[in-house]
Amino acid sequence: MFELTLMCPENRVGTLSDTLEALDALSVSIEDADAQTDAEQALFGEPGMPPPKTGWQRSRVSALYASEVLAKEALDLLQAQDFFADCQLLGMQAVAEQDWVRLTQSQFTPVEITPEFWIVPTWHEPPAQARIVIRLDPGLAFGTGTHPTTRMCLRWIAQRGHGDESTVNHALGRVLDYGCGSGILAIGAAKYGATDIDAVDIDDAAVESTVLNAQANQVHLKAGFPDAATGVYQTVLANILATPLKVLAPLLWSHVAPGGSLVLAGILGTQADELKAAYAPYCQLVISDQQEGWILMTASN
Ligand SMILES: C[S@@+](CC[C@H](N)C(=O)[O-])C[C@H]1O[C@@H](n2cnc3c(N)ncnc32)[C@H](O)[C@@H]1O
Repeated sequence: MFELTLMCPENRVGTLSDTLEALDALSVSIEDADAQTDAEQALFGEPGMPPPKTGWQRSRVSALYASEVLAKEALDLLQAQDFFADCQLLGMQAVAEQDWVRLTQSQFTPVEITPEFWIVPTWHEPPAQARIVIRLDPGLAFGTGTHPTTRMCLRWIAQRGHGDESTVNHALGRVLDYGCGSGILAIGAAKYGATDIDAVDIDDAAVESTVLNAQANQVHLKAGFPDAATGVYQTVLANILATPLKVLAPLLWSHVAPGGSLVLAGILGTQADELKAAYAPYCQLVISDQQEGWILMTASN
């Protein structure tokens, strides 16, 4: 295969990528040309907030073609377009054949939550010391266990749920996973003995993933949209982001049973005070864990 690599300004990236697709590129990928430099600008806002900008100031656009002849033909036609005056060819190079499936799989290896609790992709054998295992492959919904926010929630579940069969269920009680993504936290709670679990999300792909992942792990839970959360729960887990967590404060707290726990993640260390303030009318949030700049905040009812 042959790859064309091009540079273009923000106002040309849509036209350039559409034209490459129209010129039969097998794939077109777009990256921030200023990534990891002083000129890099963050693009992604939090859910419900407008993005700070709609595109990178400069994009590096790569297009794959089946052969050198096809790549050159596409380049000739591209260079004849008026808009291309603002763009630049960075290079054209052969791409070595790879086993892409194997390469992708190699990026996801078993994740240790505690020495006995592991998240393991289906193409790996669980490590010998793993006693509790969630089998999970990367999919459409967030939550593979690689992100620190997910890992801290799972570690909390493991600590709280740790015990023999007669005590684990009592420890976690009825569980609500609010913003379930792949369902990883709900499945983790089930693995640690919880039997009455609601997993909810605004994204239908997340609800679908949660159902499939729960089946694959042979655990029972109910997955649905947020209005499926009803009544109170001994454990309420929400790994979302600071802004929605602040908006959701009265709702999430209304679901925490007397004597129950609220566990919040998706919060940067620098956002601790604003979260404490947002939840102050209901409870006293404390920082119970931290990893790589992210914190876990919890409160008891
Ligand atoms: C960071 S992911 C967490 C996924 C998983 N629980 C984990 O810990 O890895 C956040 C999830 O929250 C969902 N979400 C965002 N805002 C939400 C809201 N207001 N109500 C319910 N779910 C929401 C997103 O769709 C996404 O699946």
